[in-house]
Amino acid sequence: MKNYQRLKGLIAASFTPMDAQGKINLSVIDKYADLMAKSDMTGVFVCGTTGESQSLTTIERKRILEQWIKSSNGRFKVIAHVGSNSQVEAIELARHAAETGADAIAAMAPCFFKPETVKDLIDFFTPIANSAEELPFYYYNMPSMTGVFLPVATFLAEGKKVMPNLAGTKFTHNNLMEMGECLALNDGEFEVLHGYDEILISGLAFGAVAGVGSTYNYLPEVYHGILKAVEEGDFQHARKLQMKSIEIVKIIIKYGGGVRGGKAIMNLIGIDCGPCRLPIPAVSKEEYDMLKNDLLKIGFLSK
Ligand SMILES: CC(=O)N[C@H](C=O)[C@@H](O)[C@H](O)[C@H](O)CO
Ligand SMILES: CC(=O)C(=O)O
Repeated sequence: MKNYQRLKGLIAASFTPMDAQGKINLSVIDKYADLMAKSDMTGVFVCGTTGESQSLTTIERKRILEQWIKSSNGRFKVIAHVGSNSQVEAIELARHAAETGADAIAAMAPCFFKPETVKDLIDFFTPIANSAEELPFYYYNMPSMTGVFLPVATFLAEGKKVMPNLAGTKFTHNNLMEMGECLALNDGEFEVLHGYDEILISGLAFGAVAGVGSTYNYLPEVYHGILKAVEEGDFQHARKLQMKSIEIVKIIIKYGGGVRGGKAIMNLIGIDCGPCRLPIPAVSKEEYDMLKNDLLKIGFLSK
């Protein structure tokens, strides 16, 4: 693996822009990337959950990544999510990410036929990580979506022996005891990228220094504020800001969660991400009006 910098700061989990027919719409990514640079993002996490990776074809995922690398123009890092139920496709995506110039790769566990042991998970990931050996590899732990609850700290310790580029985990789970364990492992050998935006403060308290999140796309100042407040030891202020994030997460949950609700918010702030791909249903005109109203009420949008 090349020398690489550990990640610090905010990484936005990018939405995948689509047109009304549900085709991917790469033309929006330039403008989207400008916003990410302006919001001082350390990076973007492309084609993860928020980017609807599991609803995309392999070729679409490649085109989207290529566009992000181009549009980022070196202003922030681009992390490619390459996870798939098909190990063959994940290997192909990992190799493509390395060839295209991504800064890192990540993969979630397969979620149809699930690995039952840590060894199964390591065996699944090893050729994927090895095929982009020059890039850091992060295990994307997200039991709520994958149904895979294998112990992450054990995976990191054991996996490192066969995946020298295993850099850490993107931890989207609320088992903070386990997260703490991952951070403490071998005196902080592994990076832990905090996943749940609504509890960022807790991950930071455990010592995480970077997060990957969908709401960072449209609420960057709140999360920059939380990072800064925690760094300065001002937990009272950090808690106040975290409640702002919770206000918005409660709203997106009302509209179907981080992907459906979040994409609708992107559309409202002028980054035309379009609808989600089925089976996530389109947001109706009435729902947009209601959402706008809810956002006005918390002062997120102004008239
Ligand atoms: C499952 C999922 O999408 N998790 C995202 C990233 O880890 C989060 O950013 C959430 O969207 C966010 O915390 C809202 O629940
Ligand atoms: C949030 C996140 O990491 C994802 O969308 O994959």
